[in-house]
Amino acid sequence: MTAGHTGHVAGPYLERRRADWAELAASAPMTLDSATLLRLRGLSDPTSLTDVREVYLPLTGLLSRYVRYTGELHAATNGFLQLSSARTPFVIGVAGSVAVGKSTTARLLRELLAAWPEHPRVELVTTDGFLFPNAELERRGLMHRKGFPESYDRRALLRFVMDVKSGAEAVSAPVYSHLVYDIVPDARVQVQRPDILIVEGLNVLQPARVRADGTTGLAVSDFFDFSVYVDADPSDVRRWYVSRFLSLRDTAFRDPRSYFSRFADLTPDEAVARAESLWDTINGPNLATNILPTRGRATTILRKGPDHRVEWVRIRKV
Ligand SMILES: Nc1ncnc2c1ncn2[C@@H]1O[C@H](COP(=O)(O)OP(=O)(O)O)[C@@H](O)[C@H]1O
Ligand SMILES: CC(C)(COP(=O)(O)O)[C@@H](O)C(=O)NCCC(=O)O
Repeated sequence: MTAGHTGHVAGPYLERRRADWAELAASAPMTLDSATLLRLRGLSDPTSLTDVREVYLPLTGLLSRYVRYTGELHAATNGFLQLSSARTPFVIGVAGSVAVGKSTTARLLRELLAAWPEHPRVELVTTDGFLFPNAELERRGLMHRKGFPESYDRRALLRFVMDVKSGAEAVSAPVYSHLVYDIVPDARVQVQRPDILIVEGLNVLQPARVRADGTTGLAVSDFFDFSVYVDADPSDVRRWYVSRFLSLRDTAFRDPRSYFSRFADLTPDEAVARAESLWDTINGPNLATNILPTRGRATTILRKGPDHRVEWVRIRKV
């Protein structure tokens, strides 16, 4: 790639094949070691240090520009308005399907951003904390729609992000346990004016809902300064979901507290059939109907191939 290269044009996006993208941070210092990567990686996620270097370091290089220029915009706006208001946290949304690797992406970003020379305080919140508790999902007939937009307390999630972006001193979010498959009673995660907040979840790029009277309100994505959509072919994500389910069967499902402990003794064939059915009735339809249609709202799309490897990156034109 030569300087001044216009990049492959994809509508409102610029596209970089992985090799060209990797070059953008070829000389950037590597701030993550293999032990940290192992700790951050989701179950069955093969993201390697080479992936961190070639995909995530260039992404943080781009992000550092966004953060810096947003700070300059804040200062310029303050100057014009003759104010001395403090800057609010820079909010990054990370979206994508169940089992696509959003958590690994979000945790890598947190680690890499926190390692910048200015050592910003970076917090990460996942939207599963805003799912309605199982008892409420049962009441609403939504137990088989966990992860669909209507299974979340969207008003509370919007309030949380708005409060952060309003500059509130301390904001808290509820906590979800994958193990128990429910909201953890009385647990909260505190967010105290970080420099950067990452909000990760299936539906963070959803547009605002249309009200009964035909008007629309606000959506959490209205408060994002940057967003990443982790993308892959749905048939690949289905395969990753099934293989992760098999790994969970040998690990988390063995824990007696696990909601899925009843699946720990399934034969491998039965476990595959169960995972495929969960995918085909819940997560696949949610991806097709609600999540994938939000992809074009992201600032950046990371597109993975069948082996989880990011093959190309699209960046919204500025
Ligand atoms: N039933 C489960 N029991 C324990 N951990 C789980 C279970 N399902 C998912 N997880 C873990 O929860 C995290 C989030 O998973 P998910 O929402 O599918 O998003 P993604 O795979 O895109 O990060 C992952 O780290 C995954 O390993
Ligand atoms: C908890 C989730 C809805 C994801 O929540 P997110 O943090 O992305 O909002 C999802 O991982 C999940 O558990 N879905 C339910 C269907 C299933 O068990 O596969």
